[in-house]
This record gives sequence, C-alpha cells and structure tokens, in this order.
Amino acid sequence: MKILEAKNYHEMSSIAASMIIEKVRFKPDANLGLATGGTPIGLYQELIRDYRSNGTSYEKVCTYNLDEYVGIDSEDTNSYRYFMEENLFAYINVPESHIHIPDGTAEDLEAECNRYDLELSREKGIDIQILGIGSNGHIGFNEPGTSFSSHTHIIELAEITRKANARFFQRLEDVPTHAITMGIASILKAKQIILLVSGLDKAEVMKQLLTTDEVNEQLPASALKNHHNVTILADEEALSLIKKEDLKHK
Ligand SMILES: N[C@@H]1[C@@H](O)[C@H](O)[C@@H](COP(=O)(O)O)O[C@@H]1O
Repeated sequence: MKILEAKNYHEMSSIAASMIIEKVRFKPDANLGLATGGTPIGLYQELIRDYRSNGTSYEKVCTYNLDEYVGIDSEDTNSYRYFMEENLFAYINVPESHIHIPDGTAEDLEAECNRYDLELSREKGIDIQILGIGSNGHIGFNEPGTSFSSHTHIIELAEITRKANARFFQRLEDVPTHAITMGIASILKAKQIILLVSGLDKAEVMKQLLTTDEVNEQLPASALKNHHNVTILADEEALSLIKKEDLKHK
C-alpha cells in the first residue's frame, strides 16, 4: 500500500481529482468506481470545477457505485443515487445509461445483487475505485465480520454506521437498517484503489490499519493489504495518531 499524506481535506481532494482526471484523459472510456459519504464530496467538486474549466469529458466513462440503502427509492433525497446526482452527475456529461448503482427497492434483493455483479463482471473491470472508510473500518458497507470472498450482497448496518450516517437524515430511526453493497472480493477486483481518509474521527481506525500487518475480517479495510495497487490518500488529521517513522515502513 502506498500512503500519501495530504495537508488537509482540500489537498486530499485535489490530489484524488488529479488522479481521476489523468486516468479519464488517458483512457476516455474508463470505468470509475465511486463512493458516497462526506469524504469524496471535495473530490467531486474538484472534478466539476475541472469539467467546467478544462472540459474533461465523461461521455464514454461508466460509473459503478459501491452501495445503496435498502428500501430507499432513487428519487428519495437520502438515496445514494440522489447523492451522486446532487454532488456529481448533474454537473458533468456522464450519460445516464452509463451510471450504475444497485437498486435498494428491488422486489427481489438477492436477484438485484446478482444483477449488479453481472453488470460489474460484464465490464473489463473498474479502472479506479474510490473508497472512504467508516470509523469501524468498513469499506462500501462491508461491516466488520464480512467475508473477504463476498460479492454484492445485503448487509445489516452496524449501529455505529447508522449513527454516523444519521446526520444525513432527520432522525436516527429514519436511517435504513440494511443496504446493498459490493463485496470485498468485488472491490478488490479493481485495477487501482484510492482510499480517501480525512479528519480526526478517522485517526483511530487509521492507526489500527497502518500500524500492523494484520489482515483480518474484523477490520474490513485490512483486505486492501491483499491488493497490488492501493493508495491511501489521507490528511494530516487522519494520520495524526501514527508516528512518522511507522508510516515510512509501509
Ligand atoms: N457507505 C458509506 C461508505 O462508503 C463511506 O466510506 C462511509 C464513510 O463516510 P464519511 O466519508 O461520511 O465518513 O460512509 C458510508 O457508510
């Protein structure tokens, strides 16, 4: 794993954006794996800014999102589909038909997971996968204990995750209890992975992840240690509990 330390959230977002922009310029039909949550919003703002000023085109790009809440319609302002529209898709020229997000309202959720896996496997693979991390180490919505061989599946959200995400809802009770998420094995199929981490809230989980070589299903993000092309792009606050000497050895 390569670790890049950014000064702050803004620098983290700009570096991530330049990595994506470079990929899309070099490979205009790139497949991008995208994430939700607060962390990638700055990255999406940078992509929009670049699209407006430099015209980087997303006409041939396909996007694949990691996850979606179960029981929340795509038109609902709390859906991840809506989040992506509001924070990125409405402002760049990615065609609607190139956008892929699991449907959390599908009647048969198992069939929806299989359909999404099929969609993912039909493509030549995700070129760059953007990830955030939960404070319990989840990636996508793969909570601690999820099998590293998992593909797209339904997950019961951990209480800590529901509480962390309650800020986007009116009340904690409104936060769904389940989600559809790409599995760990699906995520690891990406050719390149960029894990974005920002802020003091993530310092403890970064310490857990980066100060041992352990790969353990109780810390889902540790699966990334099994991938050959992962960059952890974290700001100073997120890395504040790790000594500089320890970082150098990673
Ligand atoms: N499913 C998403 C994850 O993909 C995201 O990484 C995590 C962290 O969110 P934030 O970036 O807001 O801290 O939140 C949600 O649970």
